[in-house]
Amino acid sequence: MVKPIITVEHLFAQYGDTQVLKDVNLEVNTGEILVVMGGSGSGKSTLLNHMLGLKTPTSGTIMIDDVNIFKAKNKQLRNLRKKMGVAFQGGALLSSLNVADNVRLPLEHNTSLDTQTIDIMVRMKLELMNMADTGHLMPSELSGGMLKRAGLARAVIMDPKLLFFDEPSAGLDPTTAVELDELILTLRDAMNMTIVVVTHELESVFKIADRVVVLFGGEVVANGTVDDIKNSPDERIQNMINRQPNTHRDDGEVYFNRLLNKDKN
Ligand SMILES: Nc1ncnc2c1ncn2[C@@H]1O[C@H](COP(=O)(O)OP(=O)(O)OP(=O)(O)O)[C@@H](O)[C@H]1O
Repeated sequence: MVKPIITVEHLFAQYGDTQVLKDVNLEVNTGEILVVMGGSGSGKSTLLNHMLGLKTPTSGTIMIDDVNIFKAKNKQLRNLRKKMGVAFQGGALLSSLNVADNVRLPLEHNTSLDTQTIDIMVRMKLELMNMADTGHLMPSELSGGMLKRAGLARAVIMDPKLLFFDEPSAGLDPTTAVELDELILTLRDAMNMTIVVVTHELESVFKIADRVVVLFGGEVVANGTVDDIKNSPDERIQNMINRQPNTHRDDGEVYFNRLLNKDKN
């Protein structure tokens, strides 16, 4: 039996009077890539923010590495955070620092390693992200894909056992999105990380997920492998799966057929 590294139990969250998470229960097993997927407004970011300890729920618990994060003392939380990396949607780099100085920040704040050792570690992580020789660039000089990879380099600079990644492929062209998905798989396989990815990009879900949790209206409506999700009898999930990838192609086909007068509708 693989031990869960994260256990979410009976999590309820609300903004004002609006209930946003409704009795969410899930586990993240050590060494797996768990993808939390769902449409816009389904509660993905709210769940992520609770797992990161950035929000307090109405009720419920989240255990990470045997620590109840809503009851933990500051020191316990600080120690836990050292084992966790977070890659935010837009990279979240500090605009006044170059790439290398952004990536080295966690090491400077949390360790007493000397500058040369930190330099080497930063170089290694940038190489892993296919970003060797970009350390001197400013965030404003980076493409969307590079920003995400630099953010990822910073998220894993402390070799965390647990990585959270918010919308890795959002806003990226398909080739860059695939490269990022491959990097996520490398981090699981080469660095034995447990990874929680929040996304609504189906292609990415199907490529990287060991397990998928589907949120709908703040509730978990499915929890299983990619095949379980693809074969789910739940109409809401089938709508989610079938609608998204085909929308543009169908629109294009319809439009093209109309131009050619093949489709009179
Ligand atoms: N700070 C807030 N105050 C009030 N309501 C909020 C707040 N943040 C989110 N919500 C609402 O909570 C619900 C869930 O939002 P959340 O951002 O968690 O969904 P999501 O699945 O991450 O959506 P998206 O994919 O669009 O980011 C939505 O109805 C949203 O409007």
